[in-house]
Parts: sequence; C-alpha cells; structure tokens
Amino acid sequence: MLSQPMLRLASAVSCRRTKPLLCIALLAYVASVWDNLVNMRPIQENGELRIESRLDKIIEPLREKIRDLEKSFTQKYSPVKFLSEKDCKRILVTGGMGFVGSYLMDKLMMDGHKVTMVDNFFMGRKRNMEHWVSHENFELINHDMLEQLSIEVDQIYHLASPASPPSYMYNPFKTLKTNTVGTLNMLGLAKRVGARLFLASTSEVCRDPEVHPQTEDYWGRVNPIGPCPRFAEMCYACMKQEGVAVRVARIFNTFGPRMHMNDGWVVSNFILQALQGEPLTVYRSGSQTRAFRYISDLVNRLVALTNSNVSSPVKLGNPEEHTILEFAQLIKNPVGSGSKIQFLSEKAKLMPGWEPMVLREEGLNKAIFYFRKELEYHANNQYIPKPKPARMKTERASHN
Ligand SMILES: O=c1ccn([C@@H]2O[C@H](COP(=O)(O)OP(=O)(O)O[C@H]3OC[C@@H](O)[C@H](O)[C@H]3O)[C@@H](O)[C@H]2O)c(=O)[nH]1
Repeated sequence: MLSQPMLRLASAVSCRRTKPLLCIALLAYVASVWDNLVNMRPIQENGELRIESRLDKIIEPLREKIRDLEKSFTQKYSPVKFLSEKDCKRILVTGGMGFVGSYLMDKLMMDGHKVTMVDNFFMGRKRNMEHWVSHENFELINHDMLEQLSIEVDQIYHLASPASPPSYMYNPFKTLKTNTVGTLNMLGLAKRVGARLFLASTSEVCRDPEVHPQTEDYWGRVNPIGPCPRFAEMCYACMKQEGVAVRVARIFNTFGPRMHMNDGWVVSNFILQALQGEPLTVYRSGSQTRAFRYISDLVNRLVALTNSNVSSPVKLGNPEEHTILEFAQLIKNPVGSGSKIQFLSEKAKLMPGWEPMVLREEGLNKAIFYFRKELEYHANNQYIPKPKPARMKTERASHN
C-alpha cells in the first residue's frame, strides 16, 4: 500500500510523468520491505542461538553422565596385570563356577593369564564368574568332565567335583564318575599337551585312626598314594608312569563369600541360622576342632603350590585350630543375632578362655555381608533357603 505523501506527490504531477514515478516508488517500497525481511533473519538466528546455548547448558551435564556410565561399563573388570607373551600362561580351570574355583579364576585373571573355564553348571553359579564375561583373556565352556576335552593349555587346575555333602550325595554314582573318569580325562589332556596338572583333593583323605586297637568295622587310615589310593589320587600313578607334572592340595575347611548357602558346612549353616534368628546347631559338644582358612589365603597357596616343584600332596589348612563352639560365638557376634546355641546331642561345656580371632572376624564379616545380600536376593525370588539339617557322623575330635 502507498503512503499518503506519495499519493499527494503522484496527483501533483502529470499523468505521463506519474507512471515512471509510481514504478520507482513501488520498487523503492518493495526494496525496503525486502531489506526489512533480510535484516530480521539475524535477529531470528540470534534467538535460536540463545535457545540452543541454554539447552546445551541443561543437556551437557546429562551428556557427561552418559559418558561416565559408558566408561563404567567399559571398565567393569578388576585390574588385570599385563604379562609378556613369555610369562602369560594358557590355563584351564575345571569347576570354575564353584566357590573355590571362582576365586581361583579371579586370581589367575588378575595375574594376567589367559583362562579357560569349564563347568557343567551343576553346582556352580553363573553369578560367580559373570564379572569376567567378554574379557579378552577369559573363555567359558559348558562341559561335563565325563566327556573328552581338546584344548591347548600350559596348566590345568582340576577342581570339578561336587564338594559339599548335599551335592556329592545328590548323585553319588555321578560323583564317583566325575572323580575317576573326569580326573582320567584331565590326566590324558595334561599328558597330550604337556601341561602341569593341579588336583584339588580334600582333607578327608587323611583322617587319623581314632580307634585303638582297631576293631573289625574300623576302616583304618588310608595312605592315599600307597597301593590303595583314593580315586582322584591316581594322578600319582600317571606322574610315575607317564611323567605328567602333578600337584595335589588337600584342602581343609575354607570359608568366605560365594559359599553356597545350602552347602551344609558349618560356617554357612551358622551364618544363615544367625541371620534368620534360628538356633545355631552345634553337633555334639562343639569341642571338636577345625582349621578354618579364608578363601583368598587358600587360593594364593594353590597357585604358589602349582608353580612350585613340590610334587607330593600338600595339606592346605590353617596352623591354628579352633573349636566349633568358638566359631558359633564368633559368627553370632558380628551378626548381632539373638540366636541361641543348640547342642544337638551331648551336653557341652563352654570352652573357657577362648580368644576372638581378628583375621577370621574380618573374613567372617565378608561372608556374613554376602549371605545378607543373598537372602535379600532370594527374598525377591520368594525362596528362603534354610540351613541343611544336621549331618551327624562319627568323627574324630580334632582334624590333625
Ligand atoms: O550345622 C553344623 C554343621 C557342622 N557342624 C560340625 O562342624 C564341623 C565341621 O563340619 P563341616 O561339615 O563344615 O566340615 P568337615 O570338616 O566335615 O569337612 C569339610 O571341610 C573340609 C574338607 O576337606 C571337606 O571336604 C569338607 O566336607 C563338624 O564337626 C560338624 O559336625 C556343626 O556343629 N553344625
């Protein structure tokens, strides 16, 4: 639309002159409108920039958080040592998802070796090794020890066998086969690839005689590497005949996090009972002794033994023995449990003057913390584990 002064100007001039003037005015008008439009764009752009920068300020901390989360996902593994090709061993761990096996895995992985773990997922738990899944040094094979395994390794840690009474009694024949055929398979593999074999044996094989004179029904002391060996100790025949490097540890009572809550062992039973406010079931008088060892101490010794030149069986316990009653007290205190101690057969006399074991208290606290978490986990799954019922057996008074 033309402005008033322009119209007045137009009427003042002759018609002939008006046309070009009007055209000029129109052009000037269009040019001014265009100019305004062009000048408005930077204002709009400035506004957009300001909004963008404000949004950036809000979003940047979120981006930062996402970066941190991504980092924490990529750094999920415990620190692993770097080993040169010469020092890095290829190691096979059988039964690596179990209590001892999983801690052994952790040690070997953190020491920087390449570890292959085999397990048949019977007693082992995925949760015990899931923190290594996808690590470049770690491999997991679902494998039953009764089958042959072909793999190139430098060392074999053979721990695959049900270890706790409920698990080895679950299918006793399968337990026997695992301990015989399974161990034979590992000896065969060790021989084929020239690997050193570590065998996890048990303190159960070296019980002292407790009957004097020995009666007909007393089975006597077994010399495990003598002419009448326990099954898994056939390793020694293989060592003598085939030259396979064998290391054997007789493992005594061990405890720590990742113990199976239903393994029926005394530490698991006592922790579970104390946490659930149930009586702590002490069998007999409670004066029988055991040498308890915390899991990480055991695992360090297993690795040291395997790399040593000690080929005879080594007992891995704890030099200090303590009574079961002491242990009951030691577990009750940190849990803060009001549980009573229940003697399941003869009446017991409290051992006077027992001393708390500081290191063991530390280990017990870790195990108790783990059991607490496990109970919370199971509560969500509607399954509340109960300590295994009393497993009364005729036994020696002390371990050694
Ligand atoms: O609830 C319980 C459980 C067990 N106990 C007692 O605590 C002691 C230890 O019993 P556990 O079942 O924990 O362990 P054990 O010493 O019999 O053998 C265990 O540890 C040593 C390993 O070599 C064996 O392979 C393993 O089974 C026994 O005297 C047992 O009678 C209780 O007093 N109350």
